[in-house]
Amino acid sequence: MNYHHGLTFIIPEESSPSNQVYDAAHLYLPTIHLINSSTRTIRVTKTPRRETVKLAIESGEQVPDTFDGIDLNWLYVVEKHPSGCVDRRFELTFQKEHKDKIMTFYLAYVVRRSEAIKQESKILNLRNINTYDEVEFEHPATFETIAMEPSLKRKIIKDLERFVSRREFYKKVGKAWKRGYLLYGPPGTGKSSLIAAIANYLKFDVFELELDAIDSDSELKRALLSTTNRSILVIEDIDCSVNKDKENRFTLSGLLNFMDGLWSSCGDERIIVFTTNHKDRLDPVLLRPGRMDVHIHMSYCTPSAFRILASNYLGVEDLDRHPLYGEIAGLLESTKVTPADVCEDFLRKNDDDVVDDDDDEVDVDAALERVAKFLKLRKLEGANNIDEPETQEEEKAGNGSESE
Ligand SMILES: Nc1ncnc2c1ncn2[C@@H]1O[C@H](COP(=O)(O)OP(=O)(O)OP(=O)(O)O)[C@@H](O)[C@H]1O
Repeated sequence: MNYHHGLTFIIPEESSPSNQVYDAAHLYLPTIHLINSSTRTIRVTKTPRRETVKLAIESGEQVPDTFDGIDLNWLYVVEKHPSGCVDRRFELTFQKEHKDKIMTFYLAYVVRRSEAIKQESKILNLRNINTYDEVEFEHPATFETIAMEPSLKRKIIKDLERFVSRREFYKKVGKAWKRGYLLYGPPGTGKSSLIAAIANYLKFDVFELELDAIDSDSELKRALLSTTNRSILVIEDIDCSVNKDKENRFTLSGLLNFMDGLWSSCGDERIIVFTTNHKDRLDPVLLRPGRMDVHIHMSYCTPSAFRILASNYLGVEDLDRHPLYGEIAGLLESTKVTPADVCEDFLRKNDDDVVDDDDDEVDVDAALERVAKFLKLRKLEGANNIDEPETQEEEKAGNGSESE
């Protein structure tokens, strides 16, 4: 395409923070490219877990587009330098007179379209924001597969839905549109699985932040700025990262203030999830109302959580009627066994079974007998017996943070 008075926007790939227009173009262009008669090549990939194929533009491909009667031309350029560095960019060319319209409306349209495409394609990303490593997020956990008290599950889903529907409220009160969750409980109770279930439910990308690897405020700011809207920021094991102020580094409480400041002026909804195996070791300042909005206790396996796992792993829907269920439920109520322990046991075959990969048949009676035996053993070990409330419970961290 020839332009007499052409203007070209260079849209480079950037990682810290990422260039939203570049990322959006990557999702948007293949969708219009396919229906274009000038298309020569298009890259197609698919991973086993993904339902649809992923399309990508090849280097050197041109993609024409029109917007409000204006002709535009995209070019994707990948340059490899002798040093091994690779520069990637899009070049967007159009008639100069349309500059304002393209800047104000077209680029915003491309970003909006890319968000919609992402929602439809269900492709989520997992990025470590310390290293900027990014992979596709394919964790299978969903709210259906998570074993937890059904009432708590419903409360979490309701809370998420309420949060994402309140754009106007957050705008009206001038607060950052963010919600903080604290997941606490022993290892293997499903904290990571719940984060995955939330990401899959909302179709939000996941960003992991390792606080220990951050040394300065500016590094922290850069890392946080590289996160995108509609995402979950995960900070794991915060009990191990609470003493950061010794060397004049940030505190977790400072981190929360920092996020408020950073995100109150920009952006759409963000979820921040902190996890800890030891809530009692956290600075009480962090547990005050308004710091983390929802505290979720991930507990040892309860009878109702067990029913969900039995349904998922063994396909048993009427477990209450099974002769072993009463005994198993009783043992669960008096023994510390995590859902991860139960999952592992369900996956284990009888020791004397010959492993046959083609044999998907589940012997429910044998599996339940094995679990009962395993629970009895755990109970006999004594030290593991329940000495804390065994039900999962949710406590809101006060009501100060969200009152209308
Ligand atoms: N509540 C649960 N519901 C369903 N599966 C679970 C649950 N808890 C644990 N699992 C199973 O056990 C595995 C390990 O659990 P997960 O990593 O989610 O626990 P965690 O609490 O995050 O542990 P850690 O504190 O060690 O990171 C999961 O991949 C899943 O298969």
